[in-house]
Amino acid sequence: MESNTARILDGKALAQKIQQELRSRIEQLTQTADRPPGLAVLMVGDNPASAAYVRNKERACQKLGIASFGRHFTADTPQEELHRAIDELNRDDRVDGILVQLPLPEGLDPVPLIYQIDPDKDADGLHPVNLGRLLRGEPGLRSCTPAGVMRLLEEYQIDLRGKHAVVIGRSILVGKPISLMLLARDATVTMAHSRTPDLTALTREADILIVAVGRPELIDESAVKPGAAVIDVGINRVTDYFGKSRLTGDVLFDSVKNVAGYVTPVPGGVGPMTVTMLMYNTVLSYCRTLGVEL
Ligand SMILES: NC(=O)C1=CN([C@@H]2O[C@H](COP(=O)(O)OP(=O)(O)OC[C@H]3O[C@@H](n4cnc5c(N)ncnc54)[C@H](OP(=O)(O)O)[C@@H]3O)[C@@H](O)[C@H]2O)C=CC1
Ligand SMILES: Nc1nc(=O)c2c([nH]1)NC[C@@H]1CN(c3ccc(C(=O)N[C@@H](CCC(=O)O)C(=O)O)cc3)C=[N+]21
Repeated sequence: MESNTARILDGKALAQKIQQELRSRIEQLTQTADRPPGLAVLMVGDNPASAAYVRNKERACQKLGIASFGRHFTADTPQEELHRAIDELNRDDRVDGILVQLPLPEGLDPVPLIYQIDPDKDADGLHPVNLGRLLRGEPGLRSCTPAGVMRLLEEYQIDLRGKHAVVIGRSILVGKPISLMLLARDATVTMAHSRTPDLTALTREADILIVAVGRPELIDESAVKPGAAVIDVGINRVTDYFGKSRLTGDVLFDSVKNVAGYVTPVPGGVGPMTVTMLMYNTVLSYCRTLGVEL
């Protein structure tokens, strides 16, 4: 039998390329602007996964010349204090992007905090105004992970028009916005979730399969249509055979690569694109305040 090896969608390489472009543009703009772009990340408590992600973001800011106004609160911080912090950042002219790192510790409600963010500083694209713009197909700040996935599909010229896209996961952070973006590119979209019966029969019909669940190795080659593009959004920390901790996605990469046409690795796939699109959104808001194009 002929053996197949999928083409790897290299999110790390594309992320670096886009970051390089952003870096040059920032360098150019700061020659005349009186300040660099600024991003504020609010982190509450010390979820280890969040801590790693926040570090990645700070590193990217530094590399690109974006000022970072990270604020770290203890897990017992009252909701009111977080509202005051967002209010200050909304009014701070040095800040172009604000992000509340999710999940928040028990007892804190992220929704009113997200609603309070100035929609023009909503670097995570989670404010209802920006989600509404997405739903309507109007320009606005787009959620970072879905936007990163779309950029990756574009880079490898994966045809979406009229194709069947199956999205597993329906969160407001990933699954729902990604479905809308695929729809906007004329894919025929099916949204699947934990109540979908016979998931495998459905995913085997997918030309584009987006997996955003948070369950290690949910998808193997038996669930994939030959030649399909498989995008693994999942980031799971697991302990391997030898007791060592490592990151893995929702897709069993070594199995899926035998049948898929394209597949993203974890790490090095969607994760770096998410960080990059956050930088992109921050620079986009910055350009808007300067009255220039990105
Ligand atoms: N790479 C990146 O940059 C990012 C990665 N992530 C990762 O992506 C994954 C998903 O994140 P997020 O969307 O926030 O997660 P949520 O937990 O909010 O959503 C998970 C979704 O998966 C569905 N689901 C759960 N179990 C199954 C199952 N057995 N079969 C089918 N569907 C199922 C749930 O269905 P239901 O709605 O019915 O409960 C839900 O819609 C996580 O691993 C997360 O760490 C997240 C953000 C960015
Ligand atoms: N408001 C909010 N917005 C988010 O977008 C958001 C969030 N909260 N909370 C947590 C999830 C998770 N997430 C990741 C992003 C990048 C990597 C990433 O850079 N991953 C690298 C590896 C990182 C490593 O090695 O630790 C990779 O996949 O190659 C991981 C996870 C964003 N999320």
